[in-house]
Amino acid sequence: MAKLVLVRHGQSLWNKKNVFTGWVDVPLSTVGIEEALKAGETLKDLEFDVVYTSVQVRALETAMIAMAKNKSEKTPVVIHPDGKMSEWGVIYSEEMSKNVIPVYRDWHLNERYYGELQGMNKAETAKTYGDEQVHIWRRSYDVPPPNGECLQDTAERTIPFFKENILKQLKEGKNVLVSAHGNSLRSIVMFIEELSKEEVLKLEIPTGVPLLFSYENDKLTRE
Ligand SMILES: O=C(O)[C@@H](CO)OP(=O)(O)O
Repeated sequence: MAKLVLVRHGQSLWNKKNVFTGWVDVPLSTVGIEEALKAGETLKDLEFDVVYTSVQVRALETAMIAMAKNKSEKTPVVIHPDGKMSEWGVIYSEEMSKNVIPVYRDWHLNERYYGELQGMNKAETAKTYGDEQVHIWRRSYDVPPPNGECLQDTAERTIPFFKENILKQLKEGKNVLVSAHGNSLRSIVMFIEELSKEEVLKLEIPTGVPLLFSYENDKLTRE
């Protein structure tokens, strides 16, 4: 039975400062590094065949730190997102390929784009616009923050990517690790668990805590 693990990156420097982040490329804090190590410890006995991350460094750091704890003898190798490695002359021998776990970075898994809220403190934004409005911007399905993406917009890029790439790997019996973001993962969990617009309002994905799913008979079940 193939396994899917979804993990939100560990705490970033802007999670720590309580600042809207979205597409700003902020690295992990020291707490985030600890969380990634802990996630790796939890997952150490699960042998992954392939890893997917966003192009944002906090997700890539989390995946690589967690994989460093894995008992597999294989080495995770980042594959350039433009898919032209071989054109550049990077071609692995069959022997090397057997010892490599490809790490694919793709912008479709990026955090929800937070528009004009990016860089603003969340508590101060709530003081200005009110708790209710800020909660709607942060958690609703179809109300975007000013000039940003709502969760529905995010799902329009994450779900086709998930189906064409991640589900495809699971169908082939591969174990997949996905390291991404609070809201890009909310859109994926919403799809997997068929949550309603109301249910997704309450869905929170904590930093650095792996969510494990089994794939069997075309169905993903959370363990
Ligand atoms: O700032 C962000 O990009 C996200 C994730 O940290 O925040 P929120 O949890 O408010 O959607």
